[in-house]
Amino acid sequence: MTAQTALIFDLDGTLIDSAPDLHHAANTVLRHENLPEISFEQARSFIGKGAPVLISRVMQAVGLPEDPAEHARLLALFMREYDKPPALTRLYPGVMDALARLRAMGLPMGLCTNKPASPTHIALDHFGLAPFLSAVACAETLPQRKPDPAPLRHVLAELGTASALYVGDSEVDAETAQRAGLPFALFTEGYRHTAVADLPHAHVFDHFDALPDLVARHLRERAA
Ligand SMILES: O=C(O)COP(=O)(O)O
Ligand SMILES: [Mg+2]
Repeated sequence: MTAQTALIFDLDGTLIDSAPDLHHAANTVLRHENLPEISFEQARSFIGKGAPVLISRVMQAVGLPEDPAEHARLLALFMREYDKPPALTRLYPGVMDALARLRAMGLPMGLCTNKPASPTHIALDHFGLAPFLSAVACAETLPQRKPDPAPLRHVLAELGTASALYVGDSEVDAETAQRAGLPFALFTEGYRHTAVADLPHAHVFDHFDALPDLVARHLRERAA
């Protein structure tokens, strides 16, 4: 293990704005089932705890009873739609430049997401993010998911550094970092429900152009 600090990123709502594809996939399933569609705002608010939770929330939104067999069936239909090149998803502005600058600063980088492994790797390859991330934890990597701190600790161990700054967009990410004992940088343009002031964070930013300087400041503060 090195005394170095790493950077670990969340994916949906942090590096990529994937809500349009998740909304589209959910509504494709609902249309196929002759059920009412959900709004974009609903879909966006259902993101953060992974696909099974998103499907539970969709079922609740369209008035379906909680039924495990029905949930499993709709989740499988959803995953079929989700497991495709992300046509409507975009990188947040400045992400690629920020990652290149952070790599040039010598920072090890990883990813800790509740997104299922297959669409995660499709998106990482599609956007050219994979070469920057030397350790990745997805929904199925461990039995636990965020906000359990285990996946974040797993990525930290794989990166082999003593500490890391976790960069994420949501309540789930803030809680995960807190429970893992890691500092948290909040990206404000993702899918959080809570006001910035009410989410515990060490740093906050609204554009990736600001991230390299923020990280440099964080490293200086830690070294002081
Ligand atoms: O897809 C989700 O529900 C959450 O994904 P994230 O952990 O990358 O935000
Ligand atoms: Mg997120």
